[in-house]
Amino acid sequence: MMDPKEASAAANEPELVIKVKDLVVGFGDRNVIDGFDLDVRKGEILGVVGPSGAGKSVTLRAVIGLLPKKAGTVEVFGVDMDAATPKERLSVERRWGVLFQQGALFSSLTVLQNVAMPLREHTDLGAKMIEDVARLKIELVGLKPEAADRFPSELSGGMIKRAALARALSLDPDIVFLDEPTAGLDPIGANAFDRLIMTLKDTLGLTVYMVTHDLDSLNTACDRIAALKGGKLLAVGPMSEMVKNDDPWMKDYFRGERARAAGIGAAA
Ligand SMILES: Nc1ncnc2c1ncn2[C@@H]1O[C@H](COP(=O)(O)OP(=O)(O)OP(=O)(O)O)[C@@H](O)[C@H]1O
Repeated sequence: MMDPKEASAAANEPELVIKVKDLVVGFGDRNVIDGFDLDVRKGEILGVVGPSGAGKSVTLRAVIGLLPKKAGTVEVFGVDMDAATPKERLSVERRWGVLFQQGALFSSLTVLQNVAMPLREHTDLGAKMIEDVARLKIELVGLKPEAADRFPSELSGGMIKRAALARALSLDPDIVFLDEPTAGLDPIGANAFDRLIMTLKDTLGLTVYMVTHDLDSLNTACDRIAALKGGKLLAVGPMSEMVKNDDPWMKDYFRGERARAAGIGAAA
């Protein structure tokens, strides 16, 4: 039996949904990610930041298996994704949704058809049920019902992000990966998107892995922040720790003029 002290320590440990260990990712001789560990806790919004070219998107793509690793392991829901059988891997992959940087909707399909696509590919649901579920997801992300029949070219940037999020949510994922979801949105649209993510986290219990440059998103939406630089993890923790970090890039980013404008210095 577990020692009562150990049991209570285990009860206080956050549950991890993703465990990245000793990750190395590179192209040719060049390693973009040069060995780091990163945990993602169940039900948190983790913001991943770092200078341009630091490898934030590369890390995200390696975690979801779109880029090969040179070394290291990625465990999702306790499954080592490299050691897993194709069937095990697929069952884990079905538990996450991804929103890529450009939204990546199919331009020749309506919003409804875009959102329905993963349901058509991965479930045995009938056409009527697929349409009903897709319409529900469209409503869930705050789009009007009429948006379902529009094509991506007829939507604003904010609506495209929402439609792409509806598609990422179509299979009721436990985790969503977001690559710069508020890039290109005006501050009001970006703030509304952050609020939506926070509401979805609270109501659906989602875990969110979000690459972002947006200081407002980091400040208002993220429970913890992971900062990457030079292929390494510089720091991970809440905003209150980020603002104390003395690395020059961190100081500039979290204590500079833009951070102050976002009210970050004041919160620390
Ligand atoms: N397929 C690829 N082949 C070669 N190099 C690549 C490839 N994908 C990314 N890189 C390189 O890896 C580095 C990290 O890129 P990545 O897109 O992850 O940066 P990032 O931190 O997301 O930057 P940004 O904030 O500008 O989006 C860059 O130097 C990029 O040129």
